[in-house]
Amino acid sequence: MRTAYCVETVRAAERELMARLPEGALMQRAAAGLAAVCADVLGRVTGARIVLLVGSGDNGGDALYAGARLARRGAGVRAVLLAPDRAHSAGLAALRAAGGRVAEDPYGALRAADLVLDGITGIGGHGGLRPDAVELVRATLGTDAVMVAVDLPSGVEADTGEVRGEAVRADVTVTFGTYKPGLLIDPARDYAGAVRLVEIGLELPPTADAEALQYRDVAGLLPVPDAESDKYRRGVVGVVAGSARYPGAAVLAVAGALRGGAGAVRYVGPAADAVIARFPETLVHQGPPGKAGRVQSWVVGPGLGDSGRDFLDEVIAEDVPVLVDADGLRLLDAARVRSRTAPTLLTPHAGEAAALLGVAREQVEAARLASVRALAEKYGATVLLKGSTTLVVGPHPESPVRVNPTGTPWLATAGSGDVLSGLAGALLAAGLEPLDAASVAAYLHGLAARHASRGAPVIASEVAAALPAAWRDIRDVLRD
Ligand SMILES: NC(=O)C1=CN([C@@H]2O[C@H](COP(=O)(O)OP(=O)(O)OC[C@H]3O[C@@H](n4cnc5c(N)ncnc54)[C@H](O)[C@@H]3O)[C@@H](O)[C@H]2O)[C@@H](O)CC1
Ligand SMILES: Nc1ncnc2c1ncn2[C@@H]1O[C@H](COP(=O)(O)OP(=O)(O)O)[C@@H](O)[C@H]1O
Ligand SMILES: [K+]
Repeated sequence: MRTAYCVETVRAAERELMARLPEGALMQRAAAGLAAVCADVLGRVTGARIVLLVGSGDNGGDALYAGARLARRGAGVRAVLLAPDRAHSAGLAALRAAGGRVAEDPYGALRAADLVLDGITGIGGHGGLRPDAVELVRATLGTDAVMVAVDLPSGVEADTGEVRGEAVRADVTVTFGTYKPGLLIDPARDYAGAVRLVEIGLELPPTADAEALQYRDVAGLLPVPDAESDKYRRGVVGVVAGSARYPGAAVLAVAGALRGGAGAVRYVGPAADAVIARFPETLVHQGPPGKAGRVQSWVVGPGLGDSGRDFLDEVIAEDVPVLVDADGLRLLDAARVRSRTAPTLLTPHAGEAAALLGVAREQVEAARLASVRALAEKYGATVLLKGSTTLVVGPHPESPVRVNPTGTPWLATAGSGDVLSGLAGALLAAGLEPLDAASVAAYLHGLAARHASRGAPVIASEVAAALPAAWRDIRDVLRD
């Protein structure tokens, strides 16, 4: 599991560690790691032209000490001090002693730089870059310099991934001790470039603030049948989806559920002919969902249109996990969801989330973490917010947010969300907790899209068809 911790926790761990180490040792560890990454990026340090953008805090101190190390290895290092009287004095002295200098012509230095170290702000930064910093950062655009952010790209919010103004767009971010949530969550994640973690020995609490599943975690969660299995034990998924207008949504949700390892899929709705034509394995049912037979989870909503309210109400009343997506979300009553005893999983995209919260879509995009948490609280449910970094949170406000690392923009194609619903429904039916079902589904879905796409446009039915390949990939790590 890749974990990320908020600033408050990082600071507490730093204080505890600093109390046990000689003064300045922690910053030296950070600077050594930072200089090593810079050397790696540069290939050749001798003769390289490096500019340090130095703010008034310890983030600038890291940059100065790393600059000193690189200067000792033969780089030409120039520091641009944003607040000269408040720059880290010991760091500045170390840089000078190593042959580095304060830049006399900052813009000229930036134009000629091979590498720029962004040490303007780290975890102490709030709000976007200030005007003097904006001007300097802009001067680096259009040059060939590699931008390496120290700890975080300056201008992004460490705890939430929000970007409230201008921020540094880094090629590489070298972060210390632990990832911060903003390095995993968009829009900030997009500013960070490739993230390199430098261990500095922090001891962090067992529960993280944000976490991203990795191959091995997903492999351990995938339900795999054994000799005792039958189709009911593997999980039967009921799908209530599609309409005369959108029969395809039903087909795609069923595809996701079948490829997600359901023992059986029951379909209820007006698109039975289309579903059977594509997937003869489906058990179609003509009456209402309550009479469809045994089901271990329901997926309701994709392509349902406005006429699905009765079916939705019936499904919500069932005492099994229910996933609500798309049109189902619009028809959903928060009080009824909150009163359910079995789990509920909601899977909105930003537009749907905005409608449910009564805010503009842009507001959800800008504050994805706050939005998904607000929805989970409003509905007392697990919520998966789709998008460039899909987020999943459980109903408990203290539980870590899961961030899916596998997505690809090629997934932004009609119907791919329907596949995801069916897939997550199958994992719920197999008995996974909603947080796991949702985050494993998002992981497989993204991986399947990468398999199907390999850099070219992909359509939703191909994402469903590539799920077995993604599944096999993940299971393969258990053989290592
Ligand atoms: N505390 C420690 O032991 C360690 C800290 N480290 C570094 O220290 C950093 C945190 O240092 P600080 O707490 O000094 O905080 P920062 O260096 O992140 O920033 C604080 C300073 O920036 C100013 N500032 C805040 N927002 C700003 C904005 N939007 N534009 C311009 N200036 C702004 C503040 O007035 C303050 O002076 C970490 O991110 C990391 O880089 C590392 O050296 C590892 C060890
Ligand atoms: N820019 C992006 N990067 C990665 N994944 C994305 C991006 N945009 C959308 N997605 C993913 O594509 C899927 C689209 O689902 P959705 O919006 O419900 O579409 P539809 O309703 O057409 O099925 C979701 O899994 C979402 O996370
Ligand atoms: K920085």
